[in-house]
Amino acid sequence: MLPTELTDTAYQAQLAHKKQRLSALLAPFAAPEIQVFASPLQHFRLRAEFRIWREGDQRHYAMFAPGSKNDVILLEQLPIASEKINQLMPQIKAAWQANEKLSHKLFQAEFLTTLSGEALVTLCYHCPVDNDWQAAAQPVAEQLGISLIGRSRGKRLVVGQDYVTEQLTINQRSFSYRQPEGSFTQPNGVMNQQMISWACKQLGQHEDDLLELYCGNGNFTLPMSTQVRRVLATEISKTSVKAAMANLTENQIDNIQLARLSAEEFTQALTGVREFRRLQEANIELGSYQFGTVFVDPPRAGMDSATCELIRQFPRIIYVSCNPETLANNIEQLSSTHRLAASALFDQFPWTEHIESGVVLERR
Ligand SMILES: C[S@@+](CC[C@H](N)C(=O)[O-])C[C@H]1O[C@@H](n2cnc3c(N)ncnc32)[C@H](O)[C@@H]1O
Repeated sequence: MLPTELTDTAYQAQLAHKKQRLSALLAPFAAPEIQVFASPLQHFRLRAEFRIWREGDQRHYAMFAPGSKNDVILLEQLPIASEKINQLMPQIKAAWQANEKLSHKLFQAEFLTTLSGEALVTLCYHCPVDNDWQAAAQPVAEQLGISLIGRSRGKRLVVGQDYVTEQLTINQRSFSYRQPEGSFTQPNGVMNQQMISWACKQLGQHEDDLLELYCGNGNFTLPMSTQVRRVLATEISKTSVKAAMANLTENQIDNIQLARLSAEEFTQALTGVREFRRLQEANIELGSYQFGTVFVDPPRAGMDSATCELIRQFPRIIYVSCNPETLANNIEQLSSTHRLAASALFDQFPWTEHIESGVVLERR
């Protein structure tokens, strides 16, 4: 639940508490001082998802109170969401109020926006979306200058594009990122830029190669590739790999190879347990790489034990994590061979207890 007042005092107190928690988790590994990156207090979330709640003949944006499936909070605005989302909320509501085709059986609205000002809204229905829906959505999308997607079970209609394009400047160079609907993107754009810059700084300039696991749409991959000879990046999601491929072309970067492999599969490939046709199809010769650093940004579950053993072979590990508990477990596994050389807290999720962090591990 959001505090009633998003004041700087309340924010600083929560951030200090997060730093304490992270320090306690990293204390067994003789952690150096944690570098803290604070977030804007409001309008930091580039994506937001709302239930649509019906009262009488009116539909409203709604969220469930934390931990409850019945306690509904109706909303007109969401101060933590981007200015663009707050601007669009009443406009989209007005559109469904004006047209039965857009409101009938509507149960969810998902907003995806960028720092560069683009927006995509997905409306989810309990009845099939059809040509009439598309005809109703078209003028709304055109008038608002956004893409609109209608989703129902097994069906998706797109008005405009099924992605937004983010523009980020990292170390004075601008990168453009295709961010597809429904796939992973870092929610806090300002913090994302800080995280990428931090990872690039920790990486430094190298003549050897970088391995990246869990690369998503290439969020870190593109800027980091400018500091090494070559990058091999892997990711499990087909949609994200496709977006990453498009991002390589769009940014004219030619020293990255991408493979759609889970971290577990890649571990099997690199340790010679199993061969994968997907590597051959992408012309990837694992033996041609001279890896110096590995960069990982796994989901909340952290890295599986076999992947941890694989990355143990690297002299330098840069690890970004959205779950400090699984991060600590993974560091514990690696601590017999690696020491903690740097740590950072990125406040991606203000007003929640969630902690995003980064560490550098160096071979002892
Ligand atoms: C926290 S996100 C980070 C993505 C990317 N680094 C970014 O900044 O946008 C974790 C990513 O891991 C991918 N993923 C989840 N499980 C995986 C697995 N077992 N192997 C490889 N990738 C996985 C997800 O699809 C997601 O893109």
